[in-house]
This record gives sequence, C-alpha cells and structure tokens, in this order.
Amino acid sequence: MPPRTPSPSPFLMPASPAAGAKAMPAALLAEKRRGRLPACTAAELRRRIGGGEYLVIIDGLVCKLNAFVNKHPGGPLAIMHMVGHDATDEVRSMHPLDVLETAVPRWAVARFVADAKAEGVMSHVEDMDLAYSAARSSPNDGSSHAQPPTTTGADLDYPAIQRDFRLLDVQLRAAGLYQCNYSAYAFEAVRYVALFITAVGLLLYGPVSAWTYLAAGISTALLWQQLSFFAHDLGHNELTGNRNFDMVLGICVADLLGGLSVGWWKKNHNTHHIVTNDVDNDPDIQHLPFFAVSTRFFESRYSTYYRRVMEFDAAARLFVSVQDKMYYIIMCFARYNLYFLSWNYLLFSDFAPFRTLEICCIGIFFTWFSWLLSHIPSWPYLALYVLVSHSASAVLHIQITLSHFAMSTESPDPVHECFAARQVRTTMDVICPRALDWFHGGLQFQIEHHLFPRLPRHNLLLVQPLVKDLCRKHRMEFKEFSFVDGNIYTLQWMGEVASRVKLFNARKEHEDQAVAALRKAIVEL
Ligand code: HEM
Repeated sequence: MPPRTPSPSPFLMPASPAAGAKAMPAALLAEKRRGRLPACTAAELRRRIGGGEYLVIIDGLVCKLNAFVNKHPGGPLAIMHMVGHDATDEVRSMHPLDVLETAVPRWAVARFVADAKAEGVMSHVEDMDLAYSAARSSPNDGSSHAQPPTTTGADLDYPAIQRDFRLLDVQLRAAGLYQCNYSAYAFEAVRYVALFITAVGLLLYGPVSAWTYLAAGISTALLWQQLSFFAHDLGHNELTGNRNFDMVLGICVADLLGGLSVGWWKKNHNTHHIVTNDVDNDPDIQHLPFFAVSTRFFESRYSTYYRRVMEFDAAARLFVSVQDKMYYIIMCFARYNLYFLSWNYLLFSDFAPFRTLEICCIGIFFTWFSWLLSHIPSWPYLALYVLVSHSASAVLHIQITLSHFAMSTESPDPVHECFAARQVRTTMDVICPRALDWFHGGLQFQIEHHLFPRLPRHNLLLVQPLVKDLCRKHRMEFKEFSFVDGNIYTLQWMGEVASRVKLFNARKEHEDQAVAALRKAIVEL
C-alpha cells in the first residue's frame, strides 16, 4: 500500500465564512510549508526519537521540539508526555487557534506519512524506553488489576470517534460557543461579593458567639469554593482567551483571596488534562500514602510528575486499607496540604512563570487573613472559625475528586486510543438541578470540560447533549451520577481497592517468609 498523507484536519478548515476569511492565510501558509517538508514514516520517527529527538506529531506535521521544550509557555512536561504521539487533539485542547496555525508549523521538520501499519496509531513509542511518553496510558494487560465496571468495549472505532469529535469542535467554534458569556460572570461576581461581605462582616461586627464563627467559617469555605471555580476558568483562559491577563486575574483571585498558588494549580492541572487518570503521570490521582484509586499503586510506581517513587510502604498500606472510611475525614484537611504544595512550588519549582507576583500576593493574603483573625476575641472561637472554614472546604475537594477517582485508569488500547475516547473513559459528569449549577461551578460537566477545556464554563450545558450523542453513536459509556450516587459509587470503588490491600499484605507476608527461609537455608549451607 502506498504511504498515506493524513488529510488536513478540520481545525484548519474555516468554520464560517467570517472565521475563514481570518483563518485562511495562516492555514494556507501551513499547507504550503507542509508540501515543502520531507516525509517521515513511523519507523523513521521512532529511529529519530531513539536518537534523542523530541518529535511530536501535530496536525500531520512532525515537530522537533528540542530547542523549544524549555521555553514552552505550557512547561516542558506537557511536551515530554507527547513525544512520539499524535498530539493534535491535546494541542488543540490547550492552545488558542493561532498557536496551531502559526506557531506550530514553525517547528515542523517533516510531514508524517503513515504506512498501513501505523494508520490510526496515536502512540508510536509505547514499547520504547522513554522517561515520559512511553509510560503514558498504562495498558489494561488483563492482569489481576481491578478496573471500575464500564459498558464501553475495547472494540471502538477510534478514527471515527476522532473524526466526529473534531467536527464537533469545529461546530462549537462556528456556533460561537468559545465566546465567554460575560453576563453570567456578573451574577457570579455578585455571589462572590455577597459571600465576602458576609464572612468579613460576621468576623468584624457579628455578636460574639459560636454561631457567628460557625456561619463565618461556612461563608468563607463557600467563598473559597466559588473563587476556586472562577480560578479554574481563568487557568484555562476561558474568560478572555489572553493567557497573561487571565493568569494575573487568577492570581488576584486564588493567591490574594485564597492563599493558594494558581501557578502550582495550573502546572498540576494541565498535566492532569494531558494524561488524565494515568497512574504514573497524573498528579490528580497520586495521593499516597492516603489514597490509591488503582491496585497498580501497590507496585510503588514512579511518578513522572513528582519525580520520585510513590512508595506503597507500611503507612500507605494502613491508610489505603481504610481509605473508603477515611475519605471524608482526610478531605477535611486537604486545604492545609494545598498551602504546603503552593509554597513548595513557588520556592522550588523550576517552572514558575509568575513566581515573584505569586509570592507577594500569597504574602498579602496571610497578612490580611491574620489581621482578620486578630479580631476574633478568644482562642476557642478562633480555632472554631479556622477549623470550620478549612474543613468545609472538603466539599470542593470531594467535588474535584468525584469526577475521576472511580473512573478507568487503564486503557484497553493505548496505542490507538484517541484523545476523545480517553477523556470519556476517565471522566464522569454529575447530574444536578439547574438551580444548583452554581454550587458545582462547572465541575458537573466534567466530560465536556475535558473534551473542550478552553470552552467557557457557562456554555458547557449547551454542549452536553452533543457529547452524549457522540458517545451514543460510538458506544462509549457516558458516566453520570447524582452528587449523592457519585459519592456512593466513588466510596464503593475505593472500598474495593482497600479490600485488595489485605490480599496484598497476605501475599507480601508469604513472600517475606519465603525469602527469610531461603536466606536461612543459604546460611546453613
Ligand atoms: C510546536 C509545538 C508547540 C507550540 C509552538 C506551543 C506553543 C504554546 C504557546 C504559544 C502557549 C501559550 C498559549 C497561550 O498564550 O494561551 C502554549 C501553552 C501551552 N501548551 Fe503548548 N505548544 C506546543 C506544543 C505543546 C504540546 C505538545 C503540548 C501538550 C499537550 C502543549 C501544551 C501546552 C499547555 C498545557 C499550555 C498552557 C496553556 C495555558 O497556559 O493554559 N503544547 N503552548
């Protein structure tokens, strides 16, 4: 069969006459460059990657990113995960269109031509010994590792899913759904201000009673929860599409008003979007010693994000064996850990683009928050307020983890599985009455958000039926639960993993005894 050049992706096609008029010159430029570039087959790609080149396929172009990886505004890790992969959809999901049309072609060194063997292949390096990308999407190897139940089979038509998903994205752009609905944010702003005034008003002017500090604590937790949703939108540049503007606003919201680093969160969260629910690579499911959402964590695996082995040691075995019982209690303390992670990132991370501004803003947060606390007249009331405001923040952490903890962590076909299928497999939605949309802050449309991360939050509701159609058409299970059922489902899954610790312990004890016996026998000899 002759080599096949992939057809231009629909991203380069004009979505509407008006959009086309703007997009065409860049698209034509890219096409022209594409024609001039030498061809690169899958075998050649692997050979060059083996020789140390960071090659990523984006929209049919082979981009060599060795000189760019450390200057990449999204950080080096995002690129490293994609070496040897067709990253067209990941890149589309994370960048404004002009990056795809103008910046990406600048790094192209070849045109990718797939032979019959490499047709429909997403990862060309699964069996290569690379630090990052090869580890991506742990395969479901049919071993004894437990997986949450799913009705999605392994025989999906990934190229067809990819085609329809890309078409859907073009339609959403044409329909103007990537435009932010600013009036929706006006309502959000009223809520933030009301919660702020309630919390501060109660602390400064409320009667001195336990009820006052309880109410102030709950208002503060609600304020932080709502601001986190806003910071999440800003982190994805959903507000203006301008990364620097949205980032600085995000710092004012998260760092100045919440004391947490939005830069830390973005680094963590962007990685999570690229390698969702991957045991070795996704920091959002790497919570040892407290939680393990897959029995694969029992193997003390290496985290490419934290750059250390996640030891499944005695403490981990103890916590994980009761993780379903401890889930809510541990969540009550999660916010303290986020302060630590923020400072750890700001002081030690090699990739912290707004380090100085963030340190100043978090410093200001701790100053004004301490000033506020100084108005609480006694230690017991102060402890009550701090405890309630931080423990009630558990709701946010539960909302965040609910979307992924009980979802698949192993791909049925890591070589061919496309971006859209992976996001649907690893993510779930939460069903809620429309009147409670504000309470879930967009997290209830998590599947839609993972498919289209830059799509403004208030438009996700409109996209949900289209995504459901896509899933129905391609027999992908669209998982959605009410908040209560989602909690039950997650706890059941965590309980299932917890129950496996006993088996693990028994096997380990047996192995330890066998090793001890062998040692003794050797000594006696
Ligand atoms: C030729 C290749 C690439 C180029 C030229 C490029 C360029 C850029 C640029 C210009 C930005 C800033 C975008 C903005 O202003 O909003 C950015 C951000 C980003 N890129 Fe890339 N990129 C490339 C490859 C990749 C790859 C392979 C990934 C992995 C999926 C990736 C993930 C990201 C992420 C996560 C961000 C951060 C987005 C944000 O701040 O919200 N990029 N990239």
